[in-house]
Amino acid sequence: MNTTTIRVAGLRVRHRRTTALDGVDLEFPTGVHGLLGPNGAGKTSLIRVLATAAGPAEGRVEILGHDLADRAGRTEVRRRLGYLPQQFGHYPRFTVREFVSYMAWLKEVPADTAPWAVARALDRVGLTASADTPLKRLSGGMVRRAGIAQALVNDPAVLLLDEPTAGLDPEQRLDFRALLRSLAEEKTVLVSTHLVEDVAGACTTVTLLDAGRLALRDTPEGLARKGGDAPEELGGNALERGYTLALRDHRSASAAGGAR
Ligand SMILES: Nc1ncnc2c1ncn2[C@@H]1O[C@H](COP(=O)(O)OP(=O)(O)OP(=O)(O)O)[C@@H](O)[C@H]1O
Repeated sequence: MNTTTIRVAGLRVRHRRTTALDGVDLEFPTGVHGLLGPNGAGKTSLIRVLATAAGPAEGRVEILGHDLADRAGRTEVRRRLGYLPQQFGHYPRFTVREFVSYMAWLKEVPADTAPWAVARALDRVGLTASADTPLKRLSGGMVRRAGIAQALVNDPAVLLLDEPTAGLDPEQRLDFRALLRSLAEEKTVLVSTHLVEDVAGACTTVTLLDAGRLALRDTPEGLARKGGDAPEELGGNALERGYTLALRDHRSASAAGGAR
């Protein structure tokens, strides 16, 4: 059943004097949800709050029925969460297996099932053959895959991935999209990306943020249809045109609202 697992109401996030999110309301059920938006739109700020890595200035966030304002709720959510930050600290001398095993231990994966959970996570990202290679000898794309493996190791109900395809080559990106599709039935996955192709290839919904506000919620097909109606001069494919048009519509609606 497609139940809502993430609920965000009136979310405001500030970094000193910058307002990164300005009153955002969102709900996500199980499925893979793409988070798009230009630089500084607030994607990372949203993901960090959902990951319990940062607190909001205002608003309410509920994940898997737990209110994140509540300390016990945050602890419970952390156990059932997988998070790939945009920049993640890894341990260059650790092998891939040691790194993912260490993350499994931090996430309190039971010791008797941990080796199996680590092997499964490595298999899902195609790193089994490199399990005993130190992280410092991996390419950037492989390190990112190790990051995705650590996010998956506790078989999380909610998976938050901040730019997971950055640094992946085209073949790895296709594999990654197939992995996302395979997770869509059982998990709630939120993926921030700059690549509209990621959204088309793997996501059930698209959420577009712009300057801290929600600009659009749609399906990838809906966004492509919007782009299909856009003038060809905009360039790009239908999805890219849909993205550009949605941003323009949102900005002119905001400007008209502000002028009133
Ligand atoms: N640590 C910080 N200190 C000050 N301002 C910040 C900080 N982190 C983010 N911001 C500001 O908050 C706003 C939202 O940033 P955020 O990183 O959430 O956007 P984003 O959509 O993830 O951007 P990008 O696509 O570039 O990663 C931006 O104006 C950014 O400059």
